[in-house]
Amino acid sequence: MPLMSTKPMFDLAYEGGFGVGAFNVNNMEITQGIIEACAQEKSPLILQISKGARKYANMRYLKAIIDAAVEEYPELPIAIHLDHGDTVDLVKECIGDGFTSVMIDGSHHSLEENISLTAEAVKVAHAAGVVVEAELGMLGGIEEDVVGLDAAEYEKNIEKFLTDPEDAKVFYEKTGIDSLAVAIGTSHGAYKFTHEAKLAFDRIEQIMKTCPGLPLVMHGSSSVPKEFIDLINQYGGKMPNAMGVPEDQIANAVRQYGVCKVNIDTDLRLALTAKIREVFAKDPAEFDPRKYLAPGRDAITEMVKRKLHMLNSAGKAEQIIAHWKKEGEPLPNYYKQTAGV
Ligand SMILES: O=C(CO)COP(=O)(O)O
Ligand SMILES: O=C[C@H](O)COP(=O)(O)O
Ligand SMILES: [Zn+2]
Ligand SMILES: [Zn+2]
Repeated sequence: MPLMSTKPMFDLAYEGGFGVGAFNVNNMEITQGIIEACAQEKSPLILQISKGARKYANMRYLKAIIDAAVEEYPELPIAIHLDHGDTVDLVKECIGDGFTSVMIDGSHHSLEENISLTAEAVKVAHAAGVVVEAELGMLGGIEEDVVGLDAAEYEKNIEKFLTDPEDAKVFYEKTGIDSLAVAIGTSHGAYKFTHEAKLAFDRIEQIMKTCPGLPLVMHGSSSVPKEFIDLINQYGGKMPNAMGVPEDQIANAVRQYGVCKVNIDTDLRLALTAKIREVFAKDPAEFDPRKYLAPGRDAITEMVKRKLHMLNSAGKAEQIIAHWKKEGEPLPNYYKQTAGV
């Protein structure tokens, strides 16, 4: 059952050419929509769960849904990741819940505090065979319950918020992290920018030089496609001035610059919302949830397929599983316990 660490995925993605999509899950339909796309495209995937998702769905339900997905698709390389963990206690809970990867996000603290929080999380996670993603630098937009800088302010001061390559080197050496989320001009949510984004590709290059071998992660990587915003607005929504990162720039970061993991949540929300609004607008008498959730789930599948092509991860599942087996990567402890290996 390929419930795996992200390490074998990043080993291959680090060489460049493709990136692994990390998609946020909050319920059954979203999970099924994502998995169906990855199964059709034979793509590796990371299912990520935020603190908000744990609270919304109750982790026992989410865990059962994900276990079912892993059993349904034994040929797919799937990792389960905590998104934006903020305490070591939460990291411990997630390890107990069977996550194969966790994020500890100390980016809102000072460098020293971020280092000590992250180092502690790494100690706990590595002891359990779980890999750790950390964050350095500051993204714009809304993340979890932390409302970040607004788009105009972020754009104006962007240089100041980007990840510093020398800080990244110190951070990497002192914490022993397995991957690093960097600020290179992306932003969370649907209202990222007031002007078209221009990612700081030179920063990616510099950080890869100061931190050789460290897989880089891009958060806030939804492209907020205009056609979905138009549909939402056409069918009674109100999302003026929504704007994302152009997909060609994400593709470039992954294919040319070697970014390994790309976080996408907002675009899935937009796909689901646009479709549900359309059903309601066209058939106001409809009240069977299956009649709007099923098309919503299909819309997520289509959106994820689009992303897998952007990331060029379509068709890479087999290669990753082969690499995992060849390397004899240690199985996460959780897996050993539950599968009795
Ligand atoms: O970074 C994310 C989750 O951690 C999601 O980013 P988006 O809001 O751009 O989808
Ligand atoms: O970065 C944040 C993710 O999009 C998760 O958002 P959430 O906390 O609303 O689940
Ligand atoms: Zn953060
Ligand atoms: Zn994020």
